[in-house]
Amino acid sequence: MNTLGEDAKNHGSAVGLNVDRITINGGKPLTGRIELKGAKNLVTKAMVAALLGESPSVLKDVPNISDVRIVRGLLEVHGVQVTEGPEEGELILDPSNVESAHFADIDAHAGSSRIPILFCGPLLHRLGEAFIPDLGGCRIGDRPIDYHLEVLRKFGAVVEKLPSGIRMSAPNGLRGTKVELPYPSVGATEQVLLTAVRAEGITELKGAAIEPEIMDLINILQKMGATISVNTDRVIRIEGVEHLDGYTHRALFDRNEAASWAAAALATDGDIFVGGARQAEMLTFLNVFRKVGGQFDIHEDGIRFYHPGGPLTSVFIETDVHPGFMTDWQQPLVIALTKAEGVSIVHETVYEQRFGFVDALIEMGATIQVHKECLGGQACRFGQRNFKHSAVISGPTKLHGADIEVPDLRGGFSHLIAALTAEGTSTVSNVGIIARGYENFITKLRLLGADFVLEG
Ligand SMILES: CC(=O)N[C@H]1[C@@H](OP(=O)(O)OP(=O)(O)OC[C@H]2O[C@@H](n3ccc(=O)[nH]c3=O)[C@H](O)[C@@H]2O)O[C@H](CO)[C@@H](O)[C@@H]1O
Ligand SMILES: C=C(OP(=O)(O)O)C(=O)O
Repeated sequence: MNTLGEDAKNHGSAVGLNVDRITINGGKPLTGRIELKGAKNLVTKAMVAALLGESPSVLKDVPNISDVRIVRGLLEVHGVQVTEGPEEGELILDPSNVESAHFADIDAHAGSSRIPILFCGPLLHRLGEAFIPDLGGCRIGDRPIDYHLEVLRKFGAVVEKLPSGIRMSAPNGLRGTKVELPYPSVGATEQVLLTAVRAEGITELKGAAIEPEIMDLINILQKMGATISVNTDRVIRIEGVEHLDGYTHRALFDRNEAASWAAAALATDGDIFVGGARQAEMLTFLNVFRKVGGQFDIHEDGIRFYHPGGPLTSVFIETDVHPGFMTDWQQPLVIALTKAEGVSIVHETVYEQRFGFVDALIEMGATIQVHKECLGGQACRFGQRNFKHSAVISGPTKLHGADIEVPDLRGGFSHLIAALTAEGTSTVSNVGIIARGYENFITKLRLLGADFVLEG
């Protein structure tokens, strides 16, 4: 088994998914209703925020995904007691024993998620030191952490790089600072927020990311006692306080999962009601979904996404930071674009290597070329740097079944959709990776009428 396979198995088994491969008989529309829980990209950070409180926090709508398991394990290593509350998906996080815990076996949790880097600020405030194992996350680019380290240094942290991770200390405490990010990084913005709320004095962050998940993290921090203002020009101002309490919060829904099921409905000629999805956070996705030829009905308790019949239309998509077209939506939607008439272009401007997943689609009969140039829109950071980051998709093409291997989280979901739309049988391996971000996806596929068999 290669490393990717091991990684996939670990993610799957963390949430009780003990299968490696799915054999799918394609060609059946997905129809029915599924329910969302909280966003992977908020819940894991909200769990870290509990470390900042003096009293327990209660987080609702936590999905059973492996990234949550990893963060839970890491919190427990640091002495946070994590228990399930009475409601399904409710976690109670009690940080009262953090000071007396020792975290010698932290290496056991290395390498599977990107969240450990966000433990720095809270741990430095509480313990004066932190050790951060090497990070995981999807391999869709280099994903450096230079902004994070630079920000932490500005707050007064001393950073020491070790072969197995990063050791940090704050011998003189952490003080508010002025920071400007070279690019509106989601993680680095969260790093600033989670560090500044308890730093001495005022922090001003310019060039902040303003994704809905970040706004929900700000909601949580405000509930805990923080004072944070967000200006219209990507400037966030945080007044540090000495004391924060725990919070009670229902997590924002997972708009990336919602967009994935919407893409599945469109590509399979299906009709899926995504319970818990909301319009406001998906505005940009909905515009593109409609342009491609999909239809949606907004309801109080969710959004119905469906293929109304007739041909799909090719589009130009440029991924971007919020409120632009989210990069995590691109991979699942590409399958619908293989069915659209004409030439679609997807210019990926957030990650330099997010098109590895198209090799399998080409094997299945798609016509896709990936180019180094910035095609169709603005020149981006990757234009002059030899990265194949613009995809040209010509359609309509019929996909046929094949044996394919999941490369990353969204690429994996995209491969599932490809197999579901293909003529004949496909075997999709390494499916455990999908459990990083999609709760109960096998059960949901079954509910929606997919025809498949699981293999160990
Ligand atoms: C767990 C989580 O929330 N993951 C999301 C988060 O990832 P993540 O927080 O890792 O993504 P960032 O917004 O930080 O990354 C954006 C870009 O900034 C670059 N960069 C980032 C930090 C740094 O120190 N140096 C640097 O160069 C990255 O390589 C990338 O090219 O936001 C991404 C962009 O919306 C989403 O695709 C991910 O789903
Ligand atoms: C890139 C993603 O996640 P992560 O940052 O956790 O790798 C994603 O959710 O698509």
